[in-house]
Amino acid sequence: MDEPLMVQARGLRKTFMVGRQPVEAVRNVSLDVPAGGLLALLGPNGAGKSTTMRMLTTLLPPTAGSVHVAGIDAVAEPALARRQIGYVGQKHAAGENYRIRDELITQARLFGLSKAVARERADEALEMLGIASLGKRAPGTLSGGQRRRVDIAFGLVHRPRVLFLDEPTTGLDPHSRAGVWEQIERLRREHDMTVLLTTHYLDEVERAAGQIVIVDAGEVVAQGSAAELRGRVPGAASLDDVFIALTGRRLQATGEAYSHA
Ligand SMILES: Nc1ncnc2c1ncn2[C@@H]1O[C@H](COP(=O)(O)OP(=O)(O)OP(=O)(O)O)[C@@H](O)[C@H]1O
Repeated sequence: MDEPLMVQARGLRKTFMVGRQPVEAVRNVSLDVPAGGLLALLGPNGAGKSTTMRMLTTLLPPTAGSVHVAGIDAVAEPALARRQIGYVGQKHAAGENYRIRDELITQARLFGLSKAVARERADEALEMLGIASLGKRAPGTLSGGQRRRVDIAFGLVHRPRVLFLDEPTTGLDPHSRAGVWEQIERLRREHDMTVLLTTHYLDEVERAAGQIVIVDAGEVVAQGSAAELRGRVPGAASLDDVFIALTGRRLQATGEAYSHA
């Protein structure tokens, strides 16, 4: 039996006009993420990953193609689809100086929740990310890895079913990256969260045992698990080799090896 799909995109295209010149940021992207699944979008700079994410999360209307999130047509009903979506962008979610728990409560209230429920959701989000002890701190005092977990907590206060993360580990040291991944995997395992993310770190994707979609020049050039992709390129020892064989290029950053335990 087919698994129910949490995210389904078909034939996504986005053309920007720069002056009179069309820029085809995304030409043809289709992807499926089953409920509880993990999908990583990989590609060199300018491949169209962020533009794809923005279309999947209703932040940008596609030029063509369709997106369904939890069965909702996200192009026709963006407000409805957005309730199912948590989005963690590349920038930090909270200001430097306010207490994290207070900011989370404010965020939850923006979703129309009462004070009491907002407090509950703030505590739940902190707990889900393993940072309950940091609630009284200000973001400006945290390490990079702690700060990224706070960003993710902000994407969770309205209890979305699918979490989109744009480069969640970029700029972190290997230890902090492993910590953020531990929490992402915990969200999937314990809270049945569906996760879709972009990353430049191939080693992370190899370990995460999810589906990989490689995009280049706005198009999907390959998709599958890390093992499936390796199997498609004879002699490929790593995903890096696959990437080079398919696109003729190296990803900008490949990350350092680290233990995921
Ligand atoms: N608002 C815009 N107007 C014009 N061109 C744009 C716009 N946004 C993105 N582009 C172009 O579309 C292409 C894809 O950009 P996008 O940011 O989606 O790539 P990316 O894969 O996320 O890159 P990176 O890894 O560097 O973040 C690039 O050529 C970019 O310059």
